[in-house]
Amino acid sequence: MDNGNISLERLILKLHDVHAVKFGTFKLKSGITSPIYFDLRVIVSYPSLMNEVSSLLFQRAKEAGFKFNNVCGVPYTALPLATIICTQNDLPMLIRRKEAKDYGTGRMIEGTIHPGETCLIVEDVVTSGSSVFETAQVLQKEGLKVTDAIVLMDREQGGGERLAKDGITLHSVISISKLLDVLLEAGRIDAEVAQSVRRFIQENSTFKPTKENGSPAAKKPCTSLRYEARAQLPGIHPMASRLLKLMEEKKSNLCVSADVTDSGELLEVAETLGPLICVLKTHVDILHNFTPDTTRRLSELADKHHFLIFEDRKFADIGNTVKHQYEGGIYQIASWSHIINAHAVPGSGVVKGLEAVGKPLDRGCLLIAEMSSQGSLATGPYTQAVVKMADEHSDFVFGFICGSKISGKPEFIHMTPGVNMQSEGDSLGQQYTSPEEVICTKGSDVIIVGRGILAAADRVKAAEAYKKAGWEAYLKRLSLTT
Ligand SMILES: O=c1ccn([C@@H]2O[C@H](COP(=O)(O)O)[C@@H](O)[C@H]2O)c(=O)[nH]1
Repeated sequence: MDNGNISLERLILKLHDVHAVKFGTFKLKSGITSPIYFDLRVIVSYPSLMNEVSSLLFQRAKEAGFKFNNVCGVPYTALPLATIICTQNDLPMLIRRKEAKDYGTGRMIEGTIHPGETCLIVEDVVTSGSSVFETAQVLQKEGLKVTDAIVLMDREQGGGERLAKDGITLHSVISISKLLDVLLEAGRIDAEVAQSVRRFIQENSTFKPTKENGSPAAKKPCTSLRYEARAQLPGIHPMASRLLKLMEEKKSNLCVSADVTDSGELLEVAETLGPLICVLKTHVDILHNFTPDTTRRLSELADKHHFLIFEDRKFADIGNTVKHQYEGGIYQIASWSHIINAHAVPGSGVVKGLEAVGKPLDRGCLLIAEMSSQGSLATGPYTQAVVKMADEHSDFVFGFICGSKISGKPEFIHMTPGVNMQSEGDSLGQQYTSPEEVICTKGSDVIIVGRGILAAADRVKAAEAYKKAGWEAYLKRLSLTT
């Protein structure tokens, strides 16, 4: 099998083989000590690797779907990559000089420039985004438009945000998270090394949102708008509006994941925790004694305690099949579940099929853009493609299952599973973070908590603690961004 993911994994392992990625203690140009170092310059010694990297960069540009007339590599490492992309795809190339010639034309760009045309920038590694930005400035001075840059490796240290502020969208082939997941899974690094790199990346962002740099935070993105203000936004999906109003009214951004296997216990969870939550998430197919009466009574409790029901069915088939799965069968999910979710992997047909059933019933759908489990393949370009799909189907899709805020649109709701205040994960790959991290740091809207509450001796007390932690994190987020 040679789909995008497999070749990406192979590429990561090859980059590790040739020591383009190193782990240890490295002093960076900035003086900071880093536990990871990228030296992509070595790949010039491996022609097949150069070809592979170049085709993945070009494939990423095609997937992103924007149009460009020229390609310019950031000197020096990306120059040969840009050359391969241009020769293999018959595209005109531009070369940025590092220093102007002090004779002849004195130009900073070599190649034929047609002012008004768009130039794609290619880079090997992005940390702060400054090299891409400098190249963009030189190209723009010559009258070229620069709207997008492609990078092989995004260190996720703020380069994307910094470039976005200057109107340049950064598309990466490999994110550092993906790289760590692959190397960990292949046994090339251990969990401790992966964790120390993750911590380093988190603690060493090069982009600090301030009013002066005109960052999105200074302009009040969705994370700084109150839930109730977002509920009033023109054109917002009715389900998103209903949920946001409910959250503000109950002062709760807590969704309980009622992963119990007995219908009686499910109804008891809904009765006792209903007043504390905004959403009750179900896996109805794990109930050993399901009858239509279970969901009838669950709907009554949802009305009584003002919460929404979310059947976590994770639809993932062709449109025609998911239509039947949603509407019919034993569970008749569409008749009682306000919210459902779907994987984007089958393409937009899955949303169209679900919409045909759910829209007339005023239901809404969340797309699964990321997953909390270790080694999840839903990262980077896949996640970005999911956001695009949501944008294109916002009549029915009103948000995401994700680990952090992935869309800047305040109309979309971000819901995050893998939340637990006591544990770091389970033996089957679940990975946990805290309510504070999810809501305040990562900018998500709703915490989804299962065993953190269900396994507690006193479920009501535990749910109260999660409700309080989630709401305080939201208030803290508001105070940081206003
Ligand atoms: O990425 C995902 C998507 C869904 N889930 C679901 O959320 C709950 C989490 O339960 P915990 O007991 O809090 O681990 C569970 O129903 C999963 O199916 C997820 O964990 N991660």
